[in-house]
Amino acid sequence: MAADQAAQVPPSLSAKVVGSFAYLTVKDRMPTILTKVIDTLHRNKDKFLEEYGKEGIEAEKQTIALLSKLRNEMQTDKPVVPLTDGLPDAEIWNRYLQRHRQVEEDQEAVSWFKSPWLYVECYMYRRIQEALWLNPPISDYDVFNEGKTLSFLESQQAVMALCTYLEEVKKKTEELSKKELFLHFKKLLQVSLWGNKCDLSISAGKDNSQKTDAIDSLSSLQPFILVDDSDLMWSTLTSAETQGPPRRLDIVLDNASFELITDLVLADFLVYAGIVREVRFHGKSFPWFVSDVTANDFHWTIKQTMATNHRWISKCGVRWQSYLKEGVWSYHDHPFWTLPHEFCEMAAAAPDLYAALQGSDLVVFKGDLNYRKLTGDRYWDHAVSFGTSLRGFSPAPLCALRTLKANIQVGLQPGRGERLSSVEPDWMSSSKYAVIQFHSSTTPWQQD
Ligand SMILES: O=P(O)(O)OC[C@@]1(O)O[C@H](CO)[C@@H](O)[C@@H]1O
Ligand SMILES: [Mn+2]
Repeated sequence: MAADQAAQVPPSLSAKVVGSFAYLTVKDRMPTILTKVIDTLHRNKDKFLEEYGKEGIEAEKQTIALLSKLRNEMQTDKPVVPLTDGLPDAEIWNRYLQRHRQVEEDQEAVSWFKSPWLYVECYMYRRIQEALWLNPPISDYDVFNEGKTLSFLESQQAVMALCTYLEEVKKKTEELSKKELFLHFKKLLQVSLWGNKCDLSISAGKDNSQKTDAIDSLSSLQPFILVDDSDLMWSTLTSAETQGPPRRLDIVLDNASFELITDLVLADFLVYAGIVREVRFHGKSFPWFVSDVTANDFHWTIKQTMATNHRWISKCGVRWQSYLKEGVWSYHDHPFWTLPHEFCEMAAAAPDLYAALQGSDLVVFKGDLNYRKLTGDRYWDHAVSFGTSLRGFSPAPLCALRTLKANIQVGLQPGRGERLSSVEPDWMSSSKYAVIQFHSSTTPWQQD
């Protein structure tokens, strides 16, 4: 019997497996991230004093106290506790916790090292938000902003090279054949794929900016793409079968700074080549997984590109701003993206978002956390198909662009995962490998 039929829903990755990547993340990297958040608040004490007077200092002190308590709960594997900030999503989080407690039939068993890794890691970022929210006037302070901004400024050489490439292609778009357009699409798609390496969660906040010319490094990275469904993406966007051209693309964003630039460049190419008519970008409604894009990051990045004195970067930035003004591009930040749910629960937990995505011709999911949520962050056999692991999540044709940073990978040829594990035990968490993985329940040419 093929792996697919036999695939029951396997257990979730969790830190209860000592030595696993989940375990090392909860034990080491998450506390490190929390410590860096506390340090950031300490370092900005004078700023809070200047801006808010002694109220700001008191708020900074109380926030640090809450974050230190959170870190202690995590490091001593205390039970996960309900949120108390009364934010609109708090009720959803607390119902989610209640459900886990019922499943475990024991309140104590819902804890950092015993519960699903996906849940507790998302919960940590929501508790950071709670600590700030409970302490006005610093409630909307982005504790990760410094890291995201620095990462952007350090990747300017790479941004220059990429925007120059984009302008060169734009100049000759009229005379490019469909095959040549496809080759440029593949290149920019892979730049967006590898832009996902620049993630400040995997580096626990250490500099992880793009230092090299992303286009030049594509050929050396090619062998590390384990699944490449770029042709299926292209067919979905350009074939006559789907509704009349040009179409709507949705990009579920991941990290800010250079990765965001690669996503904007890919979207710009598809618009000016006349392949899509509308792009909807989906970001996070509060600071998330250190470097994920918020509305502030999205608009700051475009304003920053407009203001640079590099002619091609500013030309791109001006065009991107005009796309936003004309409604060709739009930014959305549904609360679902900062909940702990696996995406197979979206239709029930966020029917409005699921319905919105059903209007898309292609939904691109960037990064590792989105891949973990697509597949439920479970111990799937590597040969189980991507479609099986989605467990019915299929609002539209979709594609995951992910560098591997967690011990979950599906849709490989039988034996491929095992061979990689025998030579490189950390192949799923080193971000050295990547996938461009497509699924559509309606596309005739892609049977799953
Ligand atoms: O989603 P991204 O930015 O590609 O990666 C997020 C990440 O760095 O955080 C989690 C581990 O802490 C993993 O999902 C992954 O390693
Ligand atoms: Mn991220």
